[in-house]
Amino acid sequence: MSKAVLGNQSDKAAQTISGLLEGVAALLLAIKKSDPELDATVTKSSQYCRNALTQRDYANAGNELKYLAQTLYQHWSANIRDSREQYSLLANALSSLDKDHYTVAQRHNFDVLVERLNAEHVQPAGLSRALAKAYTDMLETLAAYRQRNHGEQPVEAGSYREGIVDVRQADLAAVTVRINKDLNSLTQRLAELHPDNDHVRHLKESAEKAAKEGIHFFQGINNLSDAAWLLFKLSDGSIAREREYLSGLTQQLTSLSENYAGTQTLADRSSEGLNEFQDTVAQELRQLSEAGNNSQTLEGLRSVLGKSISSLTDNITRHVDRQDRIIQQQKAAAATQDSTIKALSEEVESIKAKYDKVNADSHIDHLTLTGNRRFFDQQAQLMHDRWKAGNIEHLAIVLLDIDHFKVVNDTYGHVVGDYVLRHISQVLQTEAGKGINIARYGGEEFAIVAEAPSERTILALAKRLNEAVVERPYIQASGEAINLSISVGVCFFTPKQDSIAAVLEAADRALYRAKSAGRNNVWVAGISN
Ligand SMILES: Nc1nc2c(ncn2[C@@H]2O[C@H](COP(=O)(O)OP(=O)(O)OP(=O)(O)O)[C@@H](O)[C@H]2O)c(=O)[nH]1
Repeated sequence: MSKAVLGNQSDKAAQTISGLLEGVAALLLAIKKSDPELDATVTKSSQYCRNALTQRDYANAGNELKYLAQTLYQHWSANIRDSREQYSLLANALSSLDKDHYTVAQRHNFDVLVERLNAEHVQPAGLSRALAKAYTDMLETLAAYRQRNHGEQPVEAGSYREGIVDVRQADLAAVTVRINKDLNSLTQRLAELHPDNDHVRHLKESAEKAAKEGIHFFQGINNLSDAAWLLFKLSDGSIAREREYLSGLTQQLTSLSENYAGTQTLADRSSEGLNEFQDTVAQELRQLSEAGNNSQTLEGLRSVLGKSISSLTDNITRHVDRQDRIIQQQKAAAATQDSTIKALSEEVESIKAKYDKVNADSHIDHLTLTGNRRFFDQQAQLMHDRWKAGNIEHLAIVLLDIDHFKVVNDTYGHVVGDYVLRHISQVLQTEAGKGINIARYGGEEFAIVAEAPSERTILALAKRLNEAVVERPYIQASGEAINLSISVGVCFFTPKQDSIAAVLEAADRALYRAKSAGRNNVWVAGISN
């Protein structure tokens, strides 16, 4: 590379991007160790980035970098969600074991799950002791189950099933009792701490019911999953920090108001002093004029006058001293007040900036803990740019809307509705797998930007998601199942229809058609109709 070329702007950009890429590569190495699935996505994207750099296509390289950064961001966010996710994975795996028609794939999932549960990074470090204990119980049971029924050899479906029956009879009942007990004490404590929280109340009722009536193992785990989620929500570090800030703020407000009260007293004292002084002076003058009237001799008059003047002088000196002291005190109070007001307004500014930043940075929907609409918009933009650059073969927007969700709310209440929303988001995310991010697009609507080597793969994904929701009803603590379904609208990006807005609108129309065609189905723009 010649000196002239090295000196020019775009080569500087190339160096910067290369440097960044090295940094990302180091991070990827770390992730590679813990997450082979994610590795495939990022390796491919890094390759595109390197190719783009070789061709000096900086826009595309920058875009791939952004995509990598977002993937990493999601990865770390997912790690935060891990403890909660493990419970739901476990719940799903165990509920599928409970069915008659389990498959080899499910068996494989189960193995993966047990391995993940044993892996270092999913230890439930942040959860309460009670949850951790229940978690350990589950791990022990699963390990025993594995040892007894699975061994190192692949097992035939029949013996696998016998194994499950065996485990359920011998161990699961005992563990279920313990889970219920732990859950019960945990929810009691949560209810004490958060007496007005509807979600806590709901969970407490579920736990009490479960302890009284006895429930299935996987239902207990479902409850644990809910408890883990609640703990996550309630003990969210940022909330604690906000609380700290707010208590600091309250303290400052209190001291400010005390200060005002102090100043008021000073002012009162000052005017009291003035009145007293005026009264004394008026009295002195009255006495002086009376003495003047009554005095018979000049000598007498001079003596009265002398006394009066010295008393007046004393009075004036005392008054001036007193006023001086009050003024000094007032000045000091005003200075404290000034600095308090200054500190307070700085504090308010910093809280405001922090809130703005949290808002601007937030890509997570706080109910379902999936991506939010902002995340979806950003991801759509990134994937669209990659598609335009030819780094993605097929790209589609998939909208998924819960059917008759209003009926769920009307029948079971809003709190259960929230749990159902969470449940569906977990089913969708588990079914979609790691490489695809589900985002909550609106109230009861989810969205995905899906890329694949063929359109068929994306359609199969849409169908799988649609079926998964039907197969996994939400089970309440009472054991009652709430059957659910979703309608799905899909639209592919094509050279003719290549803007995000147009594809989103067409996916929405397809979703509308899926609803009018009876719900619980998948409609593809331009194909189904
Ligand atoms: N519990 C709960 N309900 C929500 C939330 N966001 C939206 N909803 C509810 O979702 C329901 C959406 O109702 P509709 O738009 O009539 O749709 P639907 O009943 O699902 O019917 P279709 O979509 O036509 O099948 C309303 O009852 C909203 O109150 C939420 O965060 N929690």
